[in-house]
Amino acid sequence: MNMTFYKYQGTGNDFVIVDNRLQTINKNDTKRIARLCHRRFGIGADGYILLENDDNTDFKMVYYNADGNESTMCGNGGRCIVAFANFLGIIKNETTFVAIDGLHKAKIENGMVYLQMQDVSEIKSFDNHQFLDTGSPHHVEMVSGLANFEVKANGSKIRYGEPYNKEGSNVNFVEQLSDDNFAVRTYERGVEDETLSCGTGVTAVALAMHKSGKTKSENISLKTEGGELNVTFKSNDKGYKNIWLVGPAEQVFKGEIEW
Ligand SMILES: N[C@@H](CCC[C@H](N)C(=O)O)C(=O)O
Repeated sequence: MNMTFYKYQGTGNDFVIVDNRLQTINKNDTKRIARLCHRRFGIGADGYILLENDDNTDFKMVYYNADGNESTMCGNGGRCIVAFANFLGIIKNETTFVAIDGLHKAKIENGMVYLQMQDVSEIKSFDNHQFLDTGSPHHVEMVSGLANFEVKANGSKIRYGEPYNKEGSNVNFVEQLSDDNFAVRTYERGVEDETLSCGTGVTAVALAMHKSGKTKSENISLKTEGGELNVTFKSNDKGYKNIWLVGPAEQVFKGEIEW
């Protein structure tokens, strides 16, 4: 059977997206999905996403990492699937959809995709890092000389080490550029490499930087290797609410592959 796929990218975090509203896709072939995401033997992508029907919302997002395993929330993938749903005519400029971490509102305005993330009530602070879950688990660590930092080597050490071990964590290295602007480079679990951008990662960085007092702003710009993202939120003594991840999402090409 031939499968039609679409390639999307959001600030360089790239995804193969497939319309599975008719439930024609075999979802349990981990090796096949990993091969499809492979940059030499397949199409090449950081993740694979299925768009499916949902009874209560506009659609359902099912997300797999490049290693072929279904995983937790993907912020950039979430923005890309909103652009895809708009392209398919399933939604206009506003939507509510469901993903593994629950309901998400989203809108498209002036070519930017706004994705509402889950509220965050707990940020754990340690001597040299913070840890929080923004739909996916994130270790956040400030470093100096981010441009020349060995993200893959240092990220994988942290991802596989204590206390994360096999389940792992995504790892974000951060440098402050101004009061409300931070540069971020992320090692992604499930890709097991640095990606050009991570949506749940920059969301985690924005909240962690606010929590540690590095910024008082509730509208933060994040510079990733693949482009600029913005995170806005409201904070109070119970945590962070009304969190929005904002940035571009683009269809790159369409293709067919034997599946
Ligand atoms: N690229 C993503 C994060 C995808 C999930 C992550 N690799 C994990 O397994 O935790 C994003 O944009 O948020």
